[in-house]
Amino acid sequence: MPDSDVTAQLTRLRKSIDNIDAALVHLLAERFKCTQEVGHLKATHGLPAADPSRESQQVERLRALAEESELDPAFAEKWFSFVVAEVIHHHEQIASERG
Ligand SMILES: O=C(O)C(=O)C[C@]1(C(=O)O)C=C[C@@H](O)C=C1
Repeated sequence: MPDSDVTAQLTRLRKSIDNIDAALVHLLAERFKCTQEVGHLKATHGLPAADPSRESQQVERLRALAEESELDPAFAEKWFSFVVAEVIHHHEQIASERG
């Protein structure tokens, strides 16, 4: 394959990658807006930051969705745990600011 074709293919694929990364950032921003509201709700009503039974349900659902989509379920769970750890940290901060 000529070098110019390789470059064109790489450029095309990188444009899609950039669009997907932008969508992921926007989706994550919306998710964190929701979880910030959840954090305030929980702090107001004295509810714990973490809800392990809800997380188990979410992990089960996400692993099934990952399998359907041919995404590694272990990776989906790792991504989810990483995000939720940050959410719980935010919840704890909100609760501590309320005293
Ligand atoms: O649903 C909640 O109770 C949340 O606080 C949100 C969320 C999540 O990010 O999905 C975060 C922490 C909980 O342990 C479970 C789920």
